[in-house]
Amino acid sequence: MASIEYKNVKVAENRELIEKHVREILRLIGEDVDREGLLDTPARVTRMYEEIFAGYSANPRDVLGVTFDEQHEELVIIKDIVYYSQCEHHMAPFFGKVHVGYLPSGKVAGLSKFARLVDVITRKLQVQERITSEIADILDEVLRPHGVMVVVEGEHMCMCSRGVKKYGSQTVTSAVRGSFRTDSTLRSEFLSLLK
Ligand SMILES: Nc1nc2c(ncn2[C@@H]2O[C@H](COP(=O)(O)OP(=O)(O)OP(=O)(O)O)[C@@H](O)[C@H]2O)c(=O)[nH]1
Ligand SMILES: [Zn+2]
Repeated sequence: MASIEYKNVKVAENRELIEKHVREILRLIGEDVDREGLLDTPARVTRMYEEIFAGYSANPRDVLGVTFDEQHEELVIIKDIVYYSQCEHHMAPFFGKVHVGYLPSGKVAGLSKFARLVDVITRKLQVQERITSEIADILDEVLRPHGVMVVVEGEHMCMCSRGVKKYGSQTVTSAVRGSFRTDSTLRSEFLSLLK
């Protein structure tokens, strides 16, 4: 597989500054930054950023670098790919599942590559709609399938712990490309296989 950086390299470069600013935010919200429980928190938060913002250091197209020629021209579905992302409005987590269906036209990708693609696209500040369309567009561009459909389910913490405080509401987004746009039977087949 093409080498993919699964850590955010900018965070590693700016580690000391980020730690300093996290410590400052803790102080500004009224914390005692010198109490024992918080001493390592700035470093922990920085390490967490390396991981949850790893998507900035990878090119999602590289993830699909290895593809195979395969004459299967019928529906392929990879469903229940779990993701964790951060909303760009509040920097609060949102998470859920991605489901991908595509009709290959001679080129298929290894199954794990779909999960890798989801990781690279979701490990950054995002909105759910963009995650959905980016996955559809990249698959469309790299695999040149007859069609692709992506459904994303998400639960947004910025709607649970704050603001409207509606715990448990789910957002569902979809994107269709190629034959999925025009063929309602294909869309129905995909959606029924997700159940
Ligand atoms: N469309 C979309 N909206 C999102 C997503 N994540 C968070 N949001 C919304 O982004 C909006 C930001 O709205 P603002 O009015 O600028 O911010 P706010 O005052 O904090 O909004 P409230 O959450 O309503 O309190 C909120 O309605 C969030 O629910 C997402 O992935 N997609
Ligand atoms: Zn939000």
